Amino acid sequence: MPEVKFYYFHVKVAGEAIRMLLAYGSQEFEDIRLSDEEWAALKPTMPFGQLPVLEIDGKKYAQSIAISRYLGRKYGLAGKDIEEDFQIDQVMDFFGDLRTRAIALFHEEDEANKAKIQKEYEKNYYPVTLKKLNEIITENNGHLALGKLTWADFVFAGIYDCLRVLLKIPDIDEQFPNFKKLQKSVLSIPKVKAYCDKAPKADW
Ligand SMILES: N[C@@H](CCC(=O)N[C@@H](CS)C(=O)NCC(=O)O)C(=O)O
Repeated sequence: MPEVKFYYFHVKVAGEAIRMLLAYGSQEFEDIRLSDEEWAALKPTMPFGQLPVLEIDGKKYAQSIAISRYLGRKYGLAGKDIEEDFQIDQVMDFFGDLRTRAIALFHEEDEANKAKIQKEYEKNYYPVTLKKLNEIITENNGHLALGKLTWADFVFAGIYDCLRVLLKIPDIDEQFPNFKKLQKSVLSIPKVKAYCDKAPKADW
């Protein structure tokens, strides 16, 4: 079995999907959760100066979605051909836009601008996007694509707790019931559950 190390912080955000995919693939890994000081020292050694990074037998793999797609292919959670892969990728890109915008807004330092964008997203962007995502999950038998479990579901399940905080929609689980259901279905896969039960607890 290859020697696998996974570098991230003590949060779920963009890293939890990768941890869960490794668990699903029965791949043992060193779950390295860096402090800010440790990260400052390691940052220049990482491919894009960012985390998460997966290291397999000394080779580094960066970018959370690219890593998730790679592990998905390895563990039978991808499409059977490029047409099916496209079905997964297009939903991931749609979801990725939401993730990127919500995280960018979280990091916005100008409070007035932050409030303005939040209001705009709440009025126009979030309702349309979340409704669409919820519909996609209905159309796909409780999943994001292909009507079955794929690596995209792991990405969603891994970041959903963070998204819930970032979007600031207190009743998101009631408004869009498919989200929590999808997360639960991934977290209850036996190997994933076994990992979650013993992993250090992070809120989001
Ligand atoms: N597109 C990248 C984004 C990576 C990213 O923004 N990483 C953040 C943490 S979630 C990071 O490394 N922050 C520390 C830094 O930039 O020094 C991915 O999905 O992996």
